[in-house]
Amino acid sequence: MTVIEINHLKKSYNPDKLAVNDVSLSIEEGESLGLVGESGCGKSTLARCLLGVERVDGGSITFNEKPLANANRKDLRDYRRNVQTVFQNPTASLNPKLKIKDSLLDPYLQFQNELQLEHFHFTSKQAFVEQLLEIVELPKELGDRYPHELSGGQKQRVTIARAISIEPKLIVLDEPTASLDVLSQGAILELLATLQKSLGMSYLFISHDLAAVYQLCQRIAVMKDGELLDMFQKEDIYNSRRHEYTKELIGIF
Ligand SMILES: Nc1ncnc2c1ncn2[C@@H]1O[C@H](COP(=O)(O)OP(=O)(O)OP(=O)(O)O)[C@@H](O)[C@H]1O
Repeated sequence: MTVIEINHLKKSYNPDKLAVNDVSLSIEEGESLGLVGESGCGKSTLARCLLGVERVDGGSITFNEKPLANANRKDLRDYRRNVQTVFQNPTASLNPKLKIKDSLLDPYLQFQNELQLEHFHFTSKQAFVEQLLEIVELPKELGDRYPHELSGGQKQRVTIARAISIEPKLIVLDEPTASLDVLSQGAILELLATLQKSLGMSYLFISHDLAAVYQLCQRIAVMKDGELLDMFQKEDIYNSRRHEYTKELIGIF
């Protein structure tokens, strides 16, 4: 089943140039789609349009077969719950004044009345936080610490735990490893792959790093100057039909 479908999406910040130019793509249940392209090609703009942070100038977004343009309040809330994000900078994503356990509980407390969790169980706040810390391979004592007492990799694990806590259908991962050292990057990619297998959600993994996208994703989309130039199954990356620009990217990865 298709989780999200984007059709002919357009977004411009100024009249002369489209930051996202007629982009269409879809993501299936349980699938990881990687979106690669150099800095400024429009990847984050596309993500922000998906998350409703930017107004789109054309095209449509359909979630669970419902066009967002026709969504009522309940549908929009359902969308907000089901599309979670993990950003590049975990320090900016966590409230410095909240203990880790309170950041982790926040999405659950917002949506608890409409949640029917399959994988996690809420028996108490403490037990819920411990389950989340365990699944992202962090010691449970970290719940009582503040963000500044954690490493970058640990903080990113917390933002991942927070995103999965309400079992969304899709997580938009916008350069989730870009601020980490190489060892932590590899560990976070492995964790994301393991979580996807055990929880079955879909990912849109945005990155300028084709090697990282290749490691995590089943399908890869390539953007340049706001346009989607190429989209293919990972196994077809070396196929001679690849777009010349994809071949250039492969040459440097
Ligand atoms: N808020 C904004 N106002 C005006 N122009 C913007 C804004 N955000 C992005 N742009 C422009 O839109 C284009 C696409 O930017 P975007 O951030 O989406 O690219 P990106 O591929 O995500 O880049 P990066 O990998 O560096 O984050 C760029 O030309 C950028 O300068």
